Amino acid sequence: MAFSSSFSPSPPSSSCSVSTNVATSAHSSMNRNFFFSRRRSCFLSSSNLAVLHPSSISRLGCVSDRGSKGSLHARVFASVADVSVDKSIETVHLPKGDMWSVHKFGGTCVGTSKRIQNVADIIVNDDSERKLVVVSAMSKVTDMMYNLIYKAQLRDDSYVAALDDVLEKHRLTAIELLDGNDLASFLSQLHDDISNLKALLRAIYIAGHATESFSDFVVGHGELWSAQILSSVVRKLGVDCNWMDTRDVIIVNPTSANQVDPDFLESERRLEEWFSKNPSKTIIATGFIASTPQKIPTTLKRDGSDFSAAIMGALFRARQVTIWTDVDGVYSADPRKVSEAVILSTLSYQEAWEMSYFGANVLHPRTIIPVMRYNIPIVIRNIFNLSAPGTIICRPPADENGDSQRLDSVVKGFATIDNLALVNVEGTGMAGVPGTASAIFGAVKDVGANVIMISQASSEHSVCFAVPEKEVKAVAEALESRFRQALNAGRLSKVEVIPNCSILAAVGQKMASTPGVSASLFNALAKANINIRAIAQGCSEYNITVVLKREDCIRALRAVHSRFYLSKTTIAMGIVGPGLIGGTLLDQLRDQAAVLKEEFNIDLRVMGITGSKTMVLSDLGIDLSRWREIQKEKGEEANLEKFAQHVHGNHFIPNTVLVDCTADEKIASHYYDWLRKGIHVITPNKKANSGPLKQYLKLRALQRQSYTHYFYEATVGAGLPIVSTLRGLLETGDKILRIEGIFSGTLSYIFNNFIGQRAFSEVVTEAKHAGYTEPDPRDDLSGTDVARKVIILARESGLRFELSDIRVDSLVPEPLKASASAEEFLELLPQFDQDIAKKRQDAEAAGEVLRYVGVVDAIKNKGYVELRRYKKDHPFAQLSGSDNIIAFTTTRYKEQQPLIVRGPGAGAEVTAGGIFSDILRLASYLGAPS
Ligand SMILES: NC(=O)C1=CN([C@@H]2O[C@H](COP(=O)(O)OP(=O)(O)OC[C@H]3O[C@@H](n4cnc5c(N)ncnc54)[C@H](OP(=O)(O)O)[C@@H]3O)[C@@H](O)[C@H]2O)C=CC1
Ligand SMILES: N[C@@H](CC=O)C(=O)O
Ligand code: NA
Repeated sequence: MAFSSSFSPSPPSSSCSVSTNVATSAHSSMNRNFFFSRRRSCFLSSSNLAVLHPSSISRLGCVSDRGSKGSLHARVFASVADVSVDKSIETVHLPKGDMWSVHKFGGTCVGTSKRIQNVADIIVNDDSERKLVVVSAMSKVTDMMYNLIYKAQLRDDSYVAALDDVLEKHRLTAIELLDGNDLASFLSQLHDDISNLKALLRAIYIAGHATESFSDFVVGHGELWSAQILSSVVRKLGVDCNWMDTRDVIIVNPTSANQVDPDFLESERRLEEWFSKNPSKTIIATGFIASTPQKIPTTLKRDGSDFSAAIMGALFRARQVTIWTDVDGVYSADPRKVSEAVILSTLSYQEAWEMSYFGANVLHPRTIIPVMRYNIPIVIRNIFNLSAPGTIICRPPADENGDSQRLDSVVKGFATIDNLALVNVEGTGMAGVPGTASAIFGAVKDVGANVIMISQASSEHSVCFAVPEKEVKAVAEALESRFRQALNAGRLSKVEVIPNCSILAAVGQKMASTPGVSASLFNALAKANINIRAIAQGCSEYNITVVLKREDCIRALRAVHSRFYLSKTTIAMGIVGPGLIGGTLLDQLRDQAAVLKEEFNIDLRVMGITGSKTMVLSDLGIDLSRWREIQKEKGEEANLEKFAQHVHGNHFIPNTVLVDCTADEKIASHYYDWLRKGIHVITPNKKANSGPLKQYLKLRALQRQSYTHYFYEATVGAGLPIVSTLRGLLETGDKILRIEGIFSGTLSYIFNNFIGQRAFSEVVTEAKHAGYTEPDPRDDLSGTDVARKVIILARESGLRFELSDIRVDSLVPEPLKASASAEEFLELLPQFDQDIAKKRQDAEAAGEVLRYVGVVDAIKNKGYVELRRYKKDHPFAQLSGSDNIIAFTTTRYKEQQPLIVRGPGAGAEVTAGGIFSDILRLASYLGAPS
């Protein structure tokens, strides 16, 4: 028959006896008779489907279409008719419990034939003993179906073409996935359904109106088709399965608030009956659709398929309900607003509830209720990322005392609601007057406004509450009118409206019973300079709500989220000078960042890199695997102030460090300001610590007063622990007598390799290429670099030297002191090779070597740098490569047995390593685990 629909069974054969087991097609082999009744059948037989009974017309809001096929009326009456249940059917025991797993696949999961195949694979690979799979309509189909009704109601003929699109979409999908009898019977069913729908839409077109039942009937086809296709695909994979039209099973009662309440008892009875006829181990069930007790087709409204899955889970007492979607799980905050948002591994039912109220992408609260009753966990998983474990919503496991343990962190998630206004009703006449709150909220109710949050201080002088902005005008007017007398008499001082507000809520089941949580929350808001207009916390302890100015809302969300989710050793870094050393540091950070985060909870994020000409800034952290390309492609004009502000201006990362890898005095002159702003500073640049004494002392004094850190280990001996060794000696009460050593990696390398026939200038060039020299190698050869190191150690030891106090033997030939550039200097240097060669030969002739040393003489209160001759067996003569050697003579480490530190004292890797270890020192000062 033409109207043999997957929804409506074959038409009655003009008899009143159609009641059970009317198998209408290969697809709808289950009991389709729910929609037939004696009464309806009689109607049908008497009218021969041509005319609707007037009472039914008015009930369904549909008029007859004389030109349409009778099948329309059959379906309409099928839905309103009562059911006669066939009591003769032998009941098969319905197995319940752990053996069942329930899955729900939303529209995007079954959006294409490839995805349907993918879903079928997931079903087949689930090794649960029994599976019930709830499936939505293919993506966009529900909208397409609603659109059909919309167009038909508007008497827009294009509904016919739109229906053809629906047909085509499902026809093509079926052709791609099915073959043989399965394909043939699905297509035959599909064509029948479409022709029935055409007739029904025609009626709507004529009436210019569709009742809710008609709409629900039409849109429900999307689920019917996807369930049939999916069940055929699963069967094709060798798994025996049946599909279920859930209108035969899920019975719901409409509620006043455009929602429905499942009738679990009746639904369970229906399920048993259905199962006795279809004792399947794998069931593919339609999502979204259900029936009223009167067997009128209806839907489960918003997020209906999730609800279907939860109801089925509860009916089967399933082991688990898995909701498959296109996100990895429930986020701790809206990831579009908070880039740091993380997927929550667990949520309690109550937390999920709270989060969903605030619009988080969680389940609708009503979806949670059926499964919560039986403690059935709900798992939210991403069908496009099977490796993501998803979020489990369940009852928190109990500890040995039977108390609920907390799941993950105390605060789970943060959410916001925008477009609110606060209403503040204030006055001394409110205190101690019973009924004031009732009068206020009675007035609010009268204008139909929804109160989102209420707060009243115990002084009772004011009540404040939040309502949607669009409702506030009516609320204020109603209150003013209701309290006119009290306002005139001065018992109420005002009804104040504070527009442009947002709510920020923190959700976590154990939040309020854990001391200090709200303090942390408010502290984070205070630090971000955010004013709180109102606060509410219920005794349920699941949620703290604050009302803020709307423009502060995202900042507030980020601030509180980072307070609870970022480790306190999250550090925003700015790298100044990505040259040889800075660049190597960035590469080391790239290679090590994940390990640090994983093992030590140290989260280092490079928020900016600047050279002298260009800089790159990032809000999230620069991808260090591509920092060079990013710098080339996205570099903007360098601006140090903007740079520092950007790196430090992110209020949500608790710490900032600027790492100066230049040799620039100008950059060093900013340290004071940076430290003052709470920015930690780390550097291998010697300019600040060897610059004017006064500035140095000022800088160190500031550092000592603040809890802001300034580390500069790499300024002396690169990565060697020279500064830290000296500090260790001093801080433990040792007294420095003398520090003597080879402090220049460059000059060490030069004199270690200036042997045989080699020319001095050639070895200098080699040292430069090896990355040992200063950006300008004249700084090394002139002894200035060593003098700076001597100064740094002398000042660290408490001596007050200026650079000019250090006597220095320069190796730069007098005529080259004025050379215009480092390049020119290196070009001309060979002309002077003979002079230095002569010095070396003289030393050699005496069995000695040349070494360039620096000395801090704390006893004589002087420092100097000179080229000296050492016997070949002296420790200073035993070095190789760029080795530094530094001997500390102290009151504990006496004359003949100084404390010696030795090793490579220059080069990109060791220097960057020294800076990196300063960064980790900072992290450990900030509380990183050791
Ligand atoms: N080489 C070594 O073994 C050791 C070096 N050091 C110290 O490390 C520091 C860096 O040396 P190295 O990497 O070799 O030098 P490079 O010349 O290779 O790099 C210097 C970097 O600083 C940048 N720079 C210079 N001036 C400015 C400015 N005003 N603003 C922003 N960026 C600027 C340069 O950028 P741009 O190119 O855009 O101008 C360049 O990226 C020096 O202070 C050095 O003393 C310390 C211990 C050992
Ligand atoms: N140029 C310096 C580098 C380290 O400070 C050196 O050679 O030691
Ligand atoms: Na060092």
